[in-house]
Amino acid sequence: MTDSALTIEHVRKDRGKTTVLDDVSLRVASGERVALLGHNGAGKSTLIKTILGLTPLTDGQIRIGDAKPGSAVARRTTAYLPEAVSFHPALTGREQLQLFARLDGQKADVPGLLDRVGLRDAMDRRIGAYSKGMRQRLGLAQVLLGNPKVALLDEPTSGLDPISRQDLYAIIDELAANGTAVLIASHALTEVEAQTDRIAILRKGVKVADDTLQNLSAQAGLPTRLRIRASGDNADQVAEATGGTRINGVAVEILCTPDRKMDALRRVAAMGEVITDIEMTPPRLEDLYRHYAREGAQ
Ligand SMILES: Nc1ncnc2c1ncn2[C@@H]1O[C@H](COP(=O)(O)OP(=O)(O)OP(=O)(O)O)[C@@H](O)[C@H]1O
Repeated sequence: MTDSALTIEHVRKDRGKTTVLDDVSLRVASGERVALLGHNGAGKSTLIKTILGLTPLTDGQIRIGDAKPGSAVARRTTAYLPEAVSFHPALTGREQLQLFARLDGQKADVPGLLDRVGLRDAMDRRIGAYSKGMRQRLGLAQVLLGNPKVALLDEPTSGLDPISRQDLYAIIDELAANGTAVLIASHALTEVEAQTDRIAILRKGVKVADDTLQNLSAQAGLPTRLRIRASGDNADQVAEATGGTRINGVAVEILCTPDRKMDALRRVAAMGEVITDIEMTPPRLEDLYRHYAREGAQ
């Protein structure tokens, strides 16, 4: 990877006698969207805190571009959206964002930004009267304000309705398209499956996976599910010929590993008109996550 906006190298973080991050390396390129997954306590928030320079490393190093975490340059070029973002309840959305812009020394189109995150009608209302989703949108406006090189989003869609989630990912896509490196810590597997370029999984502070969904699938060798529909009362014959399992009157299911998939498809296709339909379901991120996050997997 040539253009690494965020470089994490051999990071170790001990808390007392516990190692909460163990030799973690991760790179996020400009314009890339990487999901950071892991069970509760896996170390995701700790990793984000180390990137922000909020907690010192025991070993290893992190760079935002060429800058060290916590340095003036890193702070200027890194944006962070915490899971439960909080603002001053007495300010309006517009006042809060204007305040951030002033603190950043920026001339920003505050109403334009608030419009972009869907807060046009609410920008002059007090934040104390905002819903969680509206506060989250305001947080995203704050992220956009800085035009950051690196954006760290911690559970950005938690508590949002489906439409707000889609809106939020549309804005994240826009950030990435403008060159921001985006790291999203999340438990929402179905969302990140569709919305990120790469998946990194932490287990007990150790990175156990870091690749595209497609490559992780291939490496894990998890089976693809073929569901075959048979004509008439041929399901038994199809089950016997393919070694599959009858799942109802007309369908047979076969699980095949990546190396057996094409062979199985050819055999099924050769059965001619006995087969009326084939549905193919590749392993989902949920299956991969279970595979990589489980004890003993690597
Ligand atoms: N301030 C702290 N002091 C001591 N230990 C901590 C502190 N913060 C986190 N830990 C420990 O570090 C480990 C990693 O926690 P972390 O919050 O990074 O996990 P996480 O992956 O973000 O979890 P979650 O999905 O629940 O937010 C846990 O064992 C946790 O107990």
